[in-house]
Amino acid sequence: MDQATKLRERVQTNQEISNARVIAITSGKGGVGKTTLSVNIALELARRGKKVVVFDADFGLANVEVMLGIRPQYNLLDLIHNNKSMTEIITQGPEGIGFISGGSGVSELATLDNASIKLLISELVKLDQMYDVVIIDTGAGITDSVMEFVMMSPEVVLVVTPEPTSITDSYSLLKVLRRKNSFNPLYKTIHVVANRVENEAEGAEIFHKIDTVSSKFLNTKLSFLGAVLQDKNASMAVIEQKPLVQAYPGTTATKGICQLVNRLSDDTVEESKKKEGIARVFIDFFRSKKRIR
Ligand SMILES: Nc1ncnc2c1ncn2[C@@H]1O[C@H](COP(=O)(O)OP(=O)(O)OP(=O)(O)O)[C@@H](O)[C@H]1O
Repeated sequence: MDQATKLRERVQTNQEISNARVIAITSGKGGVGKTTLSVNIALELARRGKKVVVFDADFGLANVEVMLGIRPQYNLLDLIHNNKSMTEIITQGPEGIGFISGGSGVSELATLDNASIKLLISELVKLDQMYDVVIIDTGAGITDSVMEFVMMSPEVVLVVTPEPTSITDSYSLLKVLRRKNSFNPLYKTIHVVANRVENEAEGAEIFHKIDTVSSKFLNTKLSFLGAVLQDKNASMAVIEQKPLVQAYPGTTATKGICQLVNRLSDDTVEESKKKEGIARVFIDFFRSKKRIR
């Protein structure tokens, strides 16, 4: 029996107990509101009774930390190299949400040795047992590490703004995704969020544009999760280092985020999600890199 089969069996055994729902939040272009949405969707899911952890795979700026007003002591590398356990590298954020900093660990994943891979997967199995939802903030663009997480996650939230470059970059991201051999649109849900729009109609129009191109040329159907309006309180919340939904409840962007989360929590959407778990996402990643068979 090869290593991947053994790991899969372990993950499958755990599936009956609990496997987390994995949602990767991504965008074609930077600065469109990915981190804002990751953090605030996490909080709203927690308010609906879910145990949520945010995994920051965006190793550029430490955005999530700033938005949550926390400073983690450890990151993914400490788990791999310094004998820290999954519990030790999770930092407690507001309202019970957990936070894991990828640090530069994410870019090292592709070169890990077998022992480290095994260790990492066994710790990720624990994460599946501890949390209902894992939100991955992937960073922007079509670089390898971003694409890998988007590829492997069963559910993706693509954030788009009205800027023409955001729309064309989203389309490029979908195109690269579609070209990858292991991409199967049947097993993936790609939700679109139109952020920083003037009104709902503008959001629907942006979705329509991307969905039309995607269905026609990429054979990939998208689902519209909703619109979040342009709201100056989003920037205020960053300055205050507080999540928007906590600092400014009832404001227009907060209302939009609540609606997105209502849709994500909708029973029919939830039920249709095969909860593959975060360990499985990483196993698929290592397989794609031929690190395990
Ligand atoms: N709905 C909104 N209305 C107004 N400003 C917003 C809104 N959403 C996000 N912003 C602002 O846009 C800026 C970028 O947001 P954020 O950091 O979440 O983007 P990002 O896509 O994660 O960026 P990066 O690619 O650098 O990681 C922040 O200043 C944030 O406050």
